[in-house]
Amino acid sequence: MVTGGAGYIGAHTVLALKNSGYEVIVLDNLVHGHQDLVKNVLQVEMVVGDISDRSLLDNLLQTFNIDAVIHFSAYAYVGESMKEPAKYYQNNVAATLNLLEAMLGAGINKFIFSSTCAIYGVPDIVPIIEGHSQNPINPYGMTKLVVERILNDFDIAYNLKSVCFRYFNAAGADPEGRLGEDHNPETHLIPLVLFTALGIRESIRIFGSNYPTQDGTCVRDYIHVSDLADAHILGLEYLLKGGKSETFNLGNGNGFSVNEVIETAKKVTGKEIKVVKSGRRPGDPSILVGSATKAKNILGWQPQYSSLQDIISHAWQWHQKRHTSKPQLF
Ligand SMILES: NC(=O)c1ccc[n+]([C@@H]2O[C@H](COP(=O)([O-])OP(=O)(O)OC[C@H]3O[C@@H](n4cnc5c(N)ncnc54)[C@H](O)[C@@H]3O)[C@@H](O)[C@H]2O)c1
Ligand SMILES: O=c1ccn([C@@H]2O[C@H](COP(=O)(O)OP(=O)(O)O[C@H]3O[C@H](CO)[C@@H](O)[C@H](O)[C@H]3O)[C@@H](O)[C@H]2O)c(=O)[nH]1
Repeated sequence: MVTGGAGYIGAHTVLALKNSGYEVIVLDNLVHGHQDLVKNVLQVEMVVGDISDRSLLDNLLQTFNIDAVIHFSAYAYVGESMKEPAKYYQNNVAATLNLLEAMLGAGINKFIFSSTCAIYGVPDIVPIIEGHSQNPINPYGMTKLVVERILNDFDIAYNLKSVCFRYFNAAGADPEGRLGEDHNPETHLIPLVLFTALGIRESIRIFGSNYPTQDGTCVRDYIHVSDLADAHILGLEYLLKGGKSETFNLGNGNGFSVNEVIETAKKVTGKEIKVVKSGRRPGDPSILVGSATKAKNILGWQPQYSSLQDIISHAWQWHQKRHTSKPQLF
């Protein structure tokens, strides 16, 4: 079962699961997901519902013979979490706890969790390794850290085996153009830069130009969404083979500043992209770059699309095809 399978990373993972021969059921409340993609592109079973609904979960977990749960559903906007932390603790922690208790009740003990590099806070050293201290500077990151701690305790007490994937910045789109990033509202840098190139947005704002980085703008490690999807197949196989609970970073180990992203997007699209300098966005660490050596060594994960140019090209291909009307923007 894939929660949040109608969302961005979830849908790419469902595609990879299908391509690997797994039978999938998606559970998504469609607060941010896209039913049309699940029906028409992914063509897998889908239940529209909320993970906080215990009777729905009990029913689902009894009806279907579920081996493992891959849990994408959450709220995931760093900026919003600073303004509405209650919403984040409710959906990302309380509802996840509900899901875990339903799994235990149904005797399912394999769980893959979408964690984030936001749990590290401002890193002391980059690339960040999994053992780095964890001091999130936004409520979103804290909600994910709390779930990681719950999973640790549930393994000890209830033998629940989990793989926590700490993604760095998911970006790009299915290289064959079947799926892509379609958040509403869209707040992420790469799609907003591409909306500007498409002319459906006038300019891109740079949030902060005085960070302690090479050009003063924030540095992030952008990881292709299809590479993330592949890691989930490996994580699932690892758990199905009896692997112990583990935590893995998923990133490319290369940092790109906001300015560098915009310059690369100009090259990929061949368009001028108007930039407006703006203040810092609260909750943003200056730099997040991760080492994924552990995932490579233990799971055999090997990202296929690690160049920023490829990541932005695939996103560009998707957005050109997809956006005919103006999306809602923050
Ligand atoms: N996008 C990134 O760069 C990134 C990086 C690190 C971690 N993550 C994590 O990866 C996961 C997926 O991120 P995404 O970018 O695909 O987000 P997304 O918003 O596209 O997908 C989340 C999906 O979950 C569904 N959902 C939310 N709350 C639900 C609930 N209570 N019950 C059922 N369905 C619910 C939404 O409708 C949506 O389809 C999230 O957990 C996020 O925190 C994302
Ligand atoms: O209009 C914009 C949008 C973003 N940024 C900057 O671009 C960088 C990347 O921002 P964004 O694309 O919004 O991603 P993050 O805030 O880093 O968050 C994403 O990446 C995190 C991991 O770093 C995940 O945990 C989150 O779920 C996911 O939304 C940040 O420095 C932002 O300040 C801008 O300068 N202008």
